[in-house]
Amino acid sequence: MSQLKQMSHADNSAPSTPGKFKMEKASYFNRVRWHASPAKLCLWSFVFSAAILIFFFRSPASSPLPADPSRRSLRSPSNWGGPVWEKRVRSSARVRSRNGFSVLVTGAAGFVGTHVSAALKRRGDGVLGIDNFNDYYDPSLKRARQALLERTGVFIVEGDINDAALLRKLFEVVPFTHVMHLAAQAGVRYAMENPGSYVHSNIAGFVNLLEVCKSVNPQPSIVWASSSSVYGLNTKVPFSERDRTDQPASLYAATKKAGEEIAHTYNHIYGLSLTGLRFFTVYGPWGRPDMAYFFFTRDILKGKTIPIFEAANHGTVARDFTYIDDIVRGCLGALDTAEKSTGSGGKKRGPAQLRVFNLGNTSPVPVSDLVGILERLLKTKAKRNIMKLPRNGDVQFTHANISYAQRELGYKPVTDLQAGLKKFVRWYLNYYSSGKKAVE
Ligand SMILES: O=C(O)[C@H]1O[C@H](OP(=O)(O)OP(=O)(O)OC[C@H]2O[C@@H](n3ccc(=O)[nH]c3=O)[C@H](O)[C@@H]2O)[C@H](O)[C@@H](O)[C@H]1O
Repeated sequence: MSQLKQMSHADNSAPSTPGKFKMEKASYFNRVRWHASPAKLCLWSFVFSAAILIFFFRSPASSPLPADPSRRSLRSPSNWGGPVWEKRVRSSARVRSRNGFSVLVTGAAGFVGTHVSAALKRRGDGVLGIDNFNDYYDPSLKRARQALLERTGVFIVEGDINDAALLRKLFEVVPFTHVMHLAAQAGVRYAMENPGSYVHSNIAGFVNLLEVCKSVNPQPSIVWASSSSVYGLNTKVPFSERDRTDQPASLYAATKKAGEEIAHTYNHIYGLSLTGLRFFTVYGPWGRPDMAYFFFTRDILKGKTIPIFEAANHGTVARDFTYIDDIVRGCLGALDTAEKSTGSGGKKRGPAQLRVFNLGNTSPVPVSDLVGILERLLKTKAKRNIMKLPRNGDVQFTHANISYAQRELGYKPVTDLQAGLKKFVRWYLNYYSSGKKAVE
């Protein structure tokens, strides 16, 4: 601004006759004017435009950034590349068992992503993670999960699944046999606050990933996280994969349903092998702080009142809570039974596998019973505020029929809510009482 003022002042003092300069008044502006000769001006404009273009093309794809800056950032750092980085990528993805896979795990610093990555690594598969470490919930928990994985030899690349150049680079460095796609914007209620983040991650990000997967050679097989929420307002229980999924109750559910349709398209056109897993309210150690069992635990310990939803006429709200280790076994089963994609170089060569499975526990538990279990485990009475189920995306109940997953994946959940919450509470107390250093 001050420079502009200086310039207009200097302009007034410039000679009226073009080409003549009062050299004795050679001011800052005169020097600028000399630099601004047509040729120089052209050069500088070119350099300036090039810099702007480079900035935009190096950044992750444009995203519907929320207007409110206090909301989480959808942008992610893109400080990747270079020989040292490539060496880390290669070493993390190196297969160490006979017939092992090399798996790209998206959302590897997330709850399910961390557990799946660790399990794959343990059995000798090569694993490379990618995560944008967004601040939807406390990123320090994601960093702690990252540290945990690093100790097992899993490297997490910091980047966004919307960054096509990064994904292409990863496939250039490692010809992944499988992609375990778990990166997503989760949570049903947050969708009313920040709808753009669901479109960004669950739709745009998924399409971007599939675009890259369909063009690489060989194409990987893809297993990805859908959700029990696709059953929406259905009343027939238990939910079966054959049931309708056209009445979602939240934008989250709608984006997961959209993902299933998008999967169909990429399977149909490009021969990508795709398996969707409908997770039912997954819980356990290293879980997500935005989920009820997690923040109920925190608030019961703090003596804060917890809101417990009930349906109309004091109707029970219940979930088919599923323990993380059971989910991990389901994910591995899906990877192990995934057939190869049939396309190459963006062209389909034959029909490819397309599947969707429920991964639930088959025994729904009312939310009030969940609170009862937590009270016993924490030896603390909860301050309950029973309130009407808000119309914010929640459904009244979920209940999985898992016979298809049982048959095809050998999926068999073995952990009941009492046993699973016991493990969660032990982890929670350990993690939050020891300066977040605990590892279990
Ligand atoms: O299966 C899924 O696909 C989804 O599971 C999870 O959603 P939900 O099953 O809704 O879990 P969660 O929020 O923990 O609420 C649990 C129960 O507590 C009730 N609930 C919730 C909040 C509250 O304040 N009070 C309350 O009673 C609430 O009404 C509900 O009955 C994942 O978050 C989601 O990302 C997705 O993966």
